[in-house]
Amino acid sequence: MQFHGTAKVNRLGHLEIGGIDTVKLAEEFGTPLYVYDVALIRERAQSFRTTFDTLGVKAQVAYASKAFSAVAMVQLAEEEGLSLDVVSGGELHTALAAGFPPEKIHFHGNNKSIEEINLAIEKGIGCFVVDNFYELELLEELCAAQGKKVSILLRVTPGIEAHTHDYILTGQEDSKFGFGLENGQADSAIATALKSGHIDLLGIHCHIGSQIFETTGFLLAAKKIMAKLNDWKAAKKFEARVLNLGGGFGIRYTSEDDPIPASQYVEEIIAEVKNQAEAYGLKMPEIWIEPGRSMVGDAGTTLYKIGSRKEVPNVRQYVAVDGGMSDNIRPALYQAKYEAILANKALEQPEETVSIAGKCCESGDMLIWDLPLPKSSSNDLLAVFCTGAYGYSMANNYNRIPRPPVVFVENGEARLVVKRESFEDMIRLDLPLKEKVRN
Ligand SMILES: Cc1ncc(COP(=O)(O)O)c(C=O)c1O
Ligand SMILES: N[C@@H](CCCC[NH3+])C(=O)O
Repeated sequence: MQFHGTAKVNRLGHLEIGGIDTVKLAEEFGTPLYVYDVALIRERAQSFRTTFDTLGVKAQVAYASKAFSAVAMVQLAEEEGLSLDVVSGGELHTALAAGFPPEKIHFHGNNKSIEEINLAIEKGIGCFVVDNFYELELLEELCAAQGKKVSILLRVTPGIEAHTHDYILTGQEDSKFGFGLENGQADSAIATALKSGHIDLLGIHCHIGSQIFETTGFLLAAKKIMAKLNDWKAAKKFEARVLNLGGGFGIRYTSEDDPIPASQYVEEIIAEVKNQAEAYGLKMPEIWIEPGRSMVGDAGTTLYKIGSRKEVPNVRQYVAVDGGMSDNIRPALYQAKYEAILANKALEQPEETVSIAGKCCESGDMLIWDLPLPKSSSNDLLAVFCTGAYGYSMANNYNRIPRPPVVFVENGEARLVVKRESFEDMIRLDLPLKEKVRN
């Protein structure tokens, strides 16, 4: 198996990440445990940024914090010179609490509330990615009430079906997101935005979907939008300063995945936009992107302790771990595939094929089907790779299972950045049926 980032096997035959033995991490912080390889996140951020810099293209690389939002992660994104994409009041609050510069925050969402919009206006965020006519009107109204002006991008759906799971497709015409590019909605949104007194229309946004391995969809989206920008320049005297082509760059979860490097997505996108701009005689817009998964996905590993085992004779061996769909819902939601090893027996050869079950009361709570492993027993440590994106961020308390903590490892040091939830946390918001009667 090909390891990611700094992951390797040490002389004890244990999996090591960021220069730390994962067996030690499990002893110190308990299991399940999300472990992030910080050096790999830095490497990913730098490869996106340096490609733009090398090609001399004005750009913003915004980390899509929905992939993994936590104060320390937002601070790491700032250290790496990234902008930040948030999609809810909670993600915005996390960013602000982390001290992230508001002017580098981009606010997404197809149903932003009045409270969320007001908070973002008040804090002076960099730009709203406006999703629909309701939001466009509301934003103008709320800006007027606060006497403020905001910058926006209009999110369009270019009518592209990228090759990925149906649930993570977003660029097709029949989508809950954005203004249709081909059906006249984007044209009227532009007209409305240009008339608004409190809105500065910077440009256009589009995001075609997630876990995409080819550049074709991005290039087609760029081409379609540039053609529209040409029409809008002629018809509305609107010239976009920014073209945001979203995130969605695919990563290698298993050996079946064969992603292209981040630099290649960026180079091909830049070349396409440049060609189109030259062909139409348009100014080259700034290019913004917003990778989430490709920034943190393969930097995350989840450590679990193995517990029970059940054999279905002549069918399958179920091996259960101390987490499951509560800390990684992706296999249940998208039939997502993962690879794993025994972290404490990393040099041992596979001897049996087992299926890794979670501990939730749900038959669909299976993390990995048919995984070749060395002979395992209770208390062995299972390391599931590539859980850094949409693992912790989609974690939940089904069955009142507390969410695991998050540890950052780098250069031989481990830092706890999110604490483990406790049973007390599980009832923190509960109120009794009846107030206790006092004597
Ligand atoms: C608007 C938008 N931008 C960025 C992203 C990040 O996508 P990914 O994590 O695939 O890079 C998403 C999620 O798919 C998104 O909806
Ligand atoms: N949460 C999804 C991706 C959705 C991305 C957000 N638009 C995943 O785990 O793959």
